Amino acid sequence: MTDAIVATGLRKTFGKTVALDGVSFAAPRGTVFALLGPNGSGKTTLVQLLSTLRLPDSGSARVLGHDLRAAPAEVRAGIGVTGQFAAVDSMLTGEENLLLMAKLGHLSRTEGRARARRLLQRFDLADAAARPPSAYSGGMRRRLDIAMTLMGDPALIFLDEPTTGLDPRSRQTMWQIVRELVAEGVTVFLTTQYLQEADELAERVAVLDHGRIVAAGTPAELKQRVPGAHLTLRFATPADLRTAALALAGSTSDEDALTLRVPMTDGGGAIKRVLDRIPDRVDVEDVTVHTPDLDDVFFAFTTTAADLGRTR
Ligand SMILES: Nc1ncnc2c1ncn2[C@@H]1O[C@H](COP(=O)(O)OP(=O)(O)OP(=O)(O)O)[C@@H](O)[C@H]1O
Repeated sequence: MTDAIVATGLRKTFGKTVALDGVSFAAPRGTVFALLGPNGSGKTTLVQLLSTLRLPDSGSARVLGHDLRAAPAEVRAGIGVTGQFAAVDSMLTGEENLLLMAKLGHLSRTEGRARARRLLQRFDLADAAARPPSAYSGGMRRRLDIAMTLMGDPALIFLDEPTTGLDPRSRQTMWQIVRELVAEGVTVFLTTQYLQEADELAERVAVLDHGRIVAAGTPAELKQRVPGAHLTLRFATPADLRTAALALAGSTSDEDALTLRVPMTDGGGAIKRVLDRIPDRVDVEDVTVHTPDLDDVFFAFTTTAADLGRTR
């Protein structure tokens, strides 16, 4: 599989502020690549560089096979940038906004109208086509924003926080849209504050902190790198708890709750191995499994979050 984006050592400063400090990564075509990071970590700056809105101080990137510096027009022709409805003109109706994009993209009138109609249908906006976006709900505005981006038929879309502020149903709809785009072969570069969103959608995730990528991989790989996977066993009596604690070195007892926390260091079969070490006469009343999620990854790798002294 070829890569839609290959970034090598991207660096960008604003005066004394180092916004990006040597960022390198690859985003495979036809996948969702999620960029996570605390506020101010450099996400917006990275999207601005990759979409040719700003030039890096040093480093380079190829986007859809074109070098950012040598061929910015070719990069721009293949990408779409969404986000925070920057492109939506509230004086125009939803349909007029789409037709404006067709005009900007030099589509013929017929082609523009046909594509607008298809996108309005697809994103459930046909009934609202004659209304201005100011009369739309948050979810409808996001859908219009994506529809406007798709008027240009991009191979790569930058989706900036597509579900911030949306209710759970609208969020699900947006996730479905992203999945459909990817099924059609579009590459999605997603920035999000919602770690669950990255987990649901992304094949690969990069965590940015203070302008550097501090962790990258599939969601499963990242979760494996974070300690915290454990079993909690609950017992009927203090005697059972103590017997089990003696059998399971490294475990931590809670005498009040009658529970034992047992760290898990490996995957397949780990639960059974733990239970097998407990003598038969001991009655285990309940077992719960805690596996790290991307929240754990985020807090383990980003120092800004660590500064907040979060405990988990
Ligand atoms: N035009 C600018 N002039 C000066 N400093 C800037 C400029 N743009 C960004 N910065 C600084 O660069 C750093 C990275 O900012 P950036 O907006 O890329 O972060 P971000 O991860 O997108 O943050 P957020 O999640 O809050 O949007 C911050 O310290 C920011 O203050």
